[in-house]
Amino acid sequence: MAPKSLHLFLFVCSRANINMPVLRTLSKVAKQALLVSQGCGCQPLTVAVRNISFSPRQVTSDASFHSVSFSETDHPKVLITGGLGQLGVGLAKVLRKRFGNNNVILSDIRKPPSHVFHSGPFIYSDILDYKNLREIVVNNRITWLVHYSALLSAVGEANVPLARAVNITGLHNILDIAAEHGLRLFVPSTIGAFGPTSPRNPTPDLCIQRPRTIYGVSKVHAELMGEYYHHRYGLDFRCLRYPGIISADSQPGGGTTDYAVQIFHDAIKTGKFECNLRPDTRLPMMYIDDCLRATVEIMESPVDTLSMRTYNINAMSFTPEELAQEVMKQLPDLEVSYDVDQVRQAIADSWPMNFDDDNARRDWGWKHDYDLPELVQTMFNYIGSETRLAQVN
Ligand SMILES: NC(=O)c1ccc[n+]([C@@H]2O[C@H](COP(=O)([O-])OP(=O)(O)OC[C@H]3O[C@@H](n4cnc5c(N)ncnc54)[C@H](O)[C@@H]3O)[C@@H](O)[C@H]2O)c1
Ligand SMILES: C[C@@H](O)[C@H](N)C(=O)O
Repeated sequence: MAPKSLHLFLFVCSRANINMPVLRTLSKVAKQALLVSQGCGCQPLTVAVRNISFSPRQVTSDASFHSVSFSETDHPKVLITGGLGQLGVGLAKVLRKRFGNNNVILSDIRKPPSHVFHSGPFIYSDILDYKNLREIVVNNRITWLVHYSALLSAVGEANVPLARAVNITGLHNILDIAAEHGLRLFVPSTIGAFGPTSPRNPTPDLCIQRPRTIYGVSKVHAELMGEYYHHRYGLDFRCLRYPGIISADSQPGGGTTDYAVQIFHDAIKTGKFECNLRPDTRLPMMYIDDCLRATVEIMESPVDTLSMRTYNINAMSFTPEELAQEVMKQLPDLEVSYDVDQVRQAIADSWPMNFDDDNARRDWGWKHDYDLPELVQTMFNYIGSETRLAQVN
């Protein structure tokens, strides 16, 4: 056992909250293992660790991939962190339909609206509280973890220390808990994980990633750490880089692509829309149903179909001007003006214009359903019916 592994082993023990006497015994075993292995060139620690049924974080670096332990006929037990944001409630609905209501737990640090609270299991969970998170995973026998908690691009720039804590420290907690309990872990990444020096039209899976936002930096970190834990400890890490996601039934959470959601609400309510990006700003986008289906599909993909652990996925790519033109086919009197937010514009100008998702399409059959016309029609149907319902009540 290399000294580096010994340090890691001791670190893991301390993170795993193992009490002092046990920790001392374990470290003694590990140190002896180190001495023996240095003497004979063999690797006894693996045996020692397996004999005491310790955490999967002790799997040696050349370990082949380990799948989660539930059988294919069992349903996974899913925990979604940051579940009250734009995407979590929708994902819970899809997963509950598939695996049963009680097998999918939504969690967040905010108070859920009553319709969410009554739709299925909800639990308070702050991802910065390692012990609480661990307790939830253990007590509920969680097998899949979908990690949605994050501060998005624009709000992240407004509060860098908090973004760093939630997006980086929080992720470390998630990785350790997922590795320790053999969970299948999904962490979304984003078009924001690329930067001005990346090829932007189109952006492939593998290329230079030098983002200029704390959000982007934290997402590159998440991709790399997840892949590292996969190769080093056998963690079943799966990651999709989402484009800007557009949904009708939830409010966006402080991102640069928010304008593409806001336009529908404002158009229907006021007939006017003021856009905070320049009319020619091209970004990759996706309707939420495609995004959630992709997430379930990659989580269910057999291991041997995944040649990578982090994939781009894409559906469409448009500018505010093109979106407004499509919206005006439904609402010809819509008045659109532009008042550019410099922070958001600088972020958007450093992001991909088009996303190359050939690998996802080839490896696990990714295929989007919604292009721009279907997206606009669906958003109008949804928001229009909601508005009519509100007027009746
Ligand atoms: N929405 C998009 O367009 C988009 C695009 C690409 C990637 N993503 C990724 O998908 C995930 C979900 O996105 P979203 O749009 O739902 O985000 P959101 O901002 O709407 O929701 C994030 C949630 O995280 C929660 N949260 C914050 N701090 C927390 C903490 N300490 N502990 C637990 N929860 C905490 C918030 O309360 C919030 O409900 C994020 O990781 C995001 O980076 C989203
Ligand atoms: C693109 C995505 O990660 C998010 N909607 C943002 O704009 O920050």
